This record gives sequence, C-alpha cells and structure tokens, in this order.
Amino acid sequence: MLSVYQLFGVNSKEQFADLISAKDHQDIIRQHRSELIASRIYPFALLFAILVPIWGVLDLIFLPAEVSIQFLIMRLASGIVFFALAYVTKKIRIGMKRALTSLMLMLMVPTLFYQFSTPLIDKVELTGIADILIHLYGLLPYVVIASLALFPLTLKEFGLFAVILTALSSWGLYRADGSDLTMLLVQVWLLLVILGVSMFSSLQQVRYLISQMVKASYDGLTKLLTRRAGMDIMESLFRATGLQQSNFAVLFIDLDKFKNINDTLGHDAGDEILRQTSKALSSCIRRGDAAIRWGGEEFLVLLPHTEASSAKNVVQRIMETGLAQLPDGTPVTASIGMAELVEDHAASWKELVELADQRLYKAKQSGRAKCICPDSTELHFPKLETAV
Ligand SMILES: Nc1nc2c(ncn2[C@@H]2O[C@H](COP(=O)(O)OP(=O)(O)OP(=O)(O)O)[C@@H](O)[C@H]2O)c(=O)[nH]1
Repeated sequence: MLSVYQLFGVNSKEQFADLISAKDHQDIIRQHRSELIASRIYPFALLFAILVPIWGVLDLIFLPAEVSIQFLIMRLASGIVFFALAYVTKKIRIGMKRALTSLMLMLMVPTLFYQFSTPLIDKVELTGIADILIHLYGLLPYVVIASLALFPLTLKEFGLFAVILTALSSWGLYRADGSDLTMLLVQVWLLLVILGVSMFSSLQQVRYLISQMVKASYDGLTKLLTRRAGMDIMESLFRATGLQQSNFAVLFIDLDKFKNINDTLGHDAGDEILRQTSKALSSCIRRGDAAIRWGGEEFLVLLPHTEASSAKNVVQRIMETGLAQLPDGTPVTASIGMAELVEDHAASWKELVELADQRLYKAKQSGRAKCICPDSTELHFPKLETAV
C-alpha cells in the first residue's frame, strides 16, 4: 500500500518533517527558499504593477462610469502595492520573513479587490463585453488560491495562507451569490480542490529544493558542506555578525602528511580517514556551527558568535576526541589555523579565512599537530606518534 512518505516523495520521518515545518531547515535551505519565493514574486508584482492600472482603461470604456471610476481607484491603489512589492523583492536576498510577508501582501491585493468589487458588480446589469469583464472578477479567488502552487511553502506556511485566503474568498463568494446555497457549495468545493492541488505542488517544490540543495551543498564522501555552500553560508553569516559586531571564529584544518597515508595505505584508506575526520569534527561542534570540506584534506569549521577563547575550547575538544585513526590505531593529526573576526579586525570573511590559512601554514612550518591562535598561542594534539 502507498505510504504517506511515498505519496509526498520522501523516504524518512525527518524528510517528511521538513515538508511540514521549516523549523529544522538548514540556513542554506532557508536562504535559497526565501530567494526562490522573492524571485517569483518580483516578476509577477512588476507585471501586475503595470497591467492592473492599465486594465482600468478597459473598465472605463466598457463599464458604466459609476463602477469604472471606483475600479480605477482600486486598481491604482493595487498598482502602488504591487510596485512596492516589486521594489522590495528585486533584491531577492530579503530573508524568509520578508519573503512570506511579501507573498501574503501580493495575494491579499486581489483577494481584497474581489471583496470590494463584489458590491459594485451587484449594482449593475450588463451585457456583451462588459458582462465578460465583470465575470472575470469572479475568477479572482480561484486564481489567488491556484497561484500558491508557484511557491515552495511548507505545510504550516501553506496552511496559514490557505486559511486566511480561503476564508476571505469564501466570504466574498457568499456575498456575491449567497442566496444560491447549492451554487455556493459548488464554488467553495472547487476552491478546496484547487487548494489541495496547490498544496501538493507547493510541498513538492520544497521537497525538490531540499533534495537539490542537499546534493549541491553536501560533499558525497564526507557528508560535510561543500566549499561553495560554505562560502554562501559565510557570506550571509558574515553580513549578520558584521552588523552586530559579534564574534565569529574560523578554524582552518589540514590533515598532516595525508599524502603518505594515501601512498602507503591506499586511496580507500585515505577516504576512510576523511570520513572519520568529518564525523569527529561534526561531533565536536554545536548546532549552528558548520563544518565544511574546503578541499581534498582541508576542512573549515565556522563558529558563529564565538570568541577566540571559546574557539580554543573547541580546538581542545577536537584534539582530545581525535580526528581519525589509521588501521593500526595511530591517531591522525592536523595543523590548524584559527582566526576570529573581532580580535583580528577582519573586514571580510575572505580576510578571516586568509588569516586562518596563514596561521595553518605557520603550524605546518613549525612542526604540525598543533593549532595557532590569533594571540599566537599554540594548542597541541596529545603527544603521541603522528600519522604514518
Ligand atoms: N584518499 C583521498 N585523498 C585525497 C582526496 N583529496 C585529496 N587527497 C590527497 O591528499 C593529499 C594532500 O597532500 P599534500 O597537499 O601534499 O599534503 P600532506 O601530505 O597532507 O602534507 P602536509 O599538509 O604538509 O602535512 C594528496 O595526496 C591528495 O591526492 C580524497 O578525496 N581522498
């Protein structure tokens, strides 16, 4: 029998939970989802900012003046809101809250337009093109609900949009044709069917986005973030920490004599060491920190809101836990360079990584198996035979 997971195209409880709520979404997924929402709002908002007021000319030509003038005022007001939305979403990187608020506003405009146009439409008896024009307004609630399908929303977000928009639309339909109960039920039923299809499409977009992001953002061998994803994260983290003048520590880690491991034990053994190292790094950092596979045997650990003294504790923990072991039990060591935003007065994340890299180089030059900190102090791996 088809399970709920299969129905939604996911394989596990965790993946399903990611469709229900954005609570556990990684920053990078949050960021891309908000960018996708904003990038889809922008062209529509811009198009509507132009078309909605212009359409008023048709109203002026075909509808009686008492109705067309009021429509024109509503159209101009809607055009201003759409223009403002296009202006806000043009930047794309606006964050999740603003993206969702912009979407809600964009969908509220036609919903409210429908609410206000209903009593005006009731006033007039029309034929021909005017009748067609007036009937087009009746389609607004369905168009609004259907357009939700264009946006990657979680079930919770979709639910919020659906409740508000369906309630308003149903109320509008009731006011337009409330006397005919059968007709009203059919209309609300149609609204709910469109809502169901939109919801499915919206959730599938979230699923697709997450699966694509996971593929693009996580290294196949180590399951750590890729360099590209790491750079994206630093870009947004640095912007945030830079604004708040908050601490932000970076560890640049390079395994020692890794070429020897490959040469003596083989590439597969080398891969296994990389996997063990990533597991060890992930186990030593908190949620909110990030471990990145920067290159072959190079790793970057990002510690947001962490000053150098606390970052030293993380390094101690990594050194005590151990990164990996060779098949004979020999621990693998690394050279580490630490940099910290405030202490190093770094102006960009690139400068911070560059400083960490320079200290890593110093650690290599001065004997390996150590970390060099911003205040030039050194932390050492426990004194054991170094790798190979
Ligand atoms: N097994 C394996 N090896 C890799 C991978 N990526 C890079 N390497 C190897 O990592 C080694 C890095 O060697 P070097 O840059 O010379 O550095 P090192 O031997 O670690 O020496 P030091 O850094 O000076 O301590 C090279 O032999 C690469 O082929 C990978 O995905 N798997």
